Amino acid sequence: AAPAAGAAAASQGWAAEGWWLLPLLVMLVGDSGVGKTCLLVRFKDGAFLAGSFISTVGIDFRNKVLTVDGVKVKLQIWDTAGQERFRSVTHAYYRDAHALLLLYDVTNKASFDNIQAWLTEIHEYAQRDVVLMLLGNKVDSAQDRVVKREDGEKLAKEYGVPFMETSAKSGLNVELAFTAIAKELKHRSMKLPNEPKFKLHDYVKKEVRGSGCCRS
Ligand SMILES: Nc1nc2c(ncn2[C@@H]2O[C@H](COP(=O)(O)OP(=O)(O)OP(=O)(O)O)[C@@H](O)[C@H]2O)c(=O)[nH]1
Repeated sequence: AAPAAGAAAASQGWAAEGWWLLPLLVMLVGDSGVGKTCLLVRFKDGAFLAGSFISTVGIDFRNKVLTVDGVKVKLQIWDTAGQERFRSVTHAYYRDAHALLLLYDVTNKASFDNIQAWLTEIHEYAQRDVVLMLLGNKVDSAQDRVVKREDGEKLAKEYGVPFMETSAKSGLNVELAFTAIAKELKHRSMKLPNEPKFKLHDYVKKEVRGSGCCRS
């Protein structure tokens, strides 16, 4: 079972060197092909997985250490399979996730239309206080965009979820999305005296607008 990122974990989690020992579990979810694996690879290795699309089977994970407010935080990021046939596998992992990044593809209307179904599933299987963020990925493909930014914003607002547009290809806002999650989890887990409250909804406003760069 995953360690809790609560007060009890906090007391065990800190080491003298400013390390957060317990990994914070972040899960990537969304339809097949929206770019979950590419987002993770971009964040972990700073590269884009070009070439043919290999769908994730079941679930995979990578670790990455981030420095958040002077503290080293270990994120364990689970990359789930978007395909329907693996849904029962991913359901089993929701319960342990501290944060969820829910992705759609701005060039694929169906992936956006399915977000409500994903939110229903999250509501059913994830922890009540899970940190959730909605990401519209592939903004580098400006010519193929079919989901407007305002539509993403509107949906996110409706559900009270922070929102950002990203590109795993150009790297736009990828680091920012994971840093936002890491900061929120770190602040929730360990409240230092006199530390101002972290506001995730405000932090995501640092988002860079646009397509990022490259032609697809
Ligand atoms: N243009 C563009 N293409 C992307 C981006 N992210 C992913 N892709 C492409 O989209 C396809 C699917 O990417 P994946 O990361 O494998 O998708 P996934 O969500 O992990 O898919 P499943 O494993 O089936 O759930 C691949 O061909 C990627 O090259 C992006 O930001 N921009």
